[in-house]
Amino acid sequence: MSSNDAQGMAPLAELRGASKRYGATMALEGLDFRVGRGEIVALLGPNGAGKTTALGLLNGRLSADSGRVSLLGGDPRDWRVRQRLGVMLQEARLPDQLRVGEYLQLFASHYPEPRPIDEVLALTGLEALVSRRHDALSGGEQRRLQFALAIIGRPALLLVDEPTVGLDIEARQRFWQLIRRLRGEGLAMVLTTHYLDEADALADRIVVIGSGRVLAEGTPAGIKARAAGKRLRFRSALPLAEIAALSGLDAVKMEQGVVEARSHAPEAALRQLLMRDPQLAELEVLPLKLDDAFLVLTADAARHKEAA
Ligand SMILES: Nc1ncnc2c1ncn2[C@@H]1O[C@H](COP(=O)(O)OP(=O)(O)OP(=O)(O)O)[C@@H](O)[C@H]1O
Repeated sequence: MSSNDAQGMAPLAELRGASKRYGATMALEGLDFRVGRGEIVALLGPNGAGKTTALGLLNGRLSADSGRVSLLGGDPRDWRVRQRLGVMLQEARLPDQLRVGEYLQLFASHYPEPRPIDEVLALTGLEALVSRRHDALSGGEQRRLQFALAIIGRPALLLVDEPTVGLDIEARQRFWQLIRRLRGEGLAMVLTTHYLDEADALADRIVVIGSGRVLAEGTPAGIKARAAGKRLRFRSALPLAEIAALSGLDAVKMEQGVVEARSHAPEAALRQLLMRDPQLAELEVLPLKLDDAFLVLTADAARHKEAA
């Protein structure tokens, strides 16, 4: 589904060479990114990477300093275009005294052909909570209500900013199920996340961004393969600075004489280590945690950029 060009279809949304500056901070620096019909694209990146700013350009809240932004064939600052967009932001700031059903009615009244409220309640699993006030919903339930409000107008595209921040594992899984159901209906989405596992679970395509630029882009399987690596632990007589300077090792640290490091090329790193320190002992080669894998990927992509 990702090759819209091959099918001759225009993307649903596109940033081309988009830059955005806040004072001295370059939040986006020539970002290229597109989402096609039926596609879920995850914008994955650490804090401050530019994910929220990219969504802000797509939803018309912000204007680019340079580059092009197109949404559903038009300009996102045009409200007629935005009417076909669903947005779920990080902070919704919904007044507490309204009830779930009242919110749904209120939002439905803004759209020409809203989804039936019962359908939205069933989709989001909020049926039993229809009379519940907003302040009596759990964090996960509030997120599901925000999602319900984002889809009630039958959007052609949904923007979702960090949907599961602050949710426990069960609420997170429920939210993922909800997104998968909508994906099953063919709804295209852009979602931002810090978590590689979330992008992997939900997206057709992952765009990894850092410092306002695309660092890597591909299918979840492709991105995970690029993020492959190991965690190494060992005792060594070498000074920490010498170990840290070896190529193929990242995030090197020492605690009580045991060195721990991430490596995107563990065999090569170990060869160098053993050559320099034949006494190296207590070696353990461990799988990377997913979050570590993501850090390896962003460090690796930054190295390739520097070398280019
Ligand atoms: N209104 C603003 N004024 C000044 N600087 C800003 C503003 N909004 C964002 N920035 C800066 O722009 C950069 C990108 O921020 P952005 O919020 O887009 O990143 P993000 O990837 O969404 O981060 P997070 O994951 O922490 O939400 C950061 O350095 C941030 O400090």
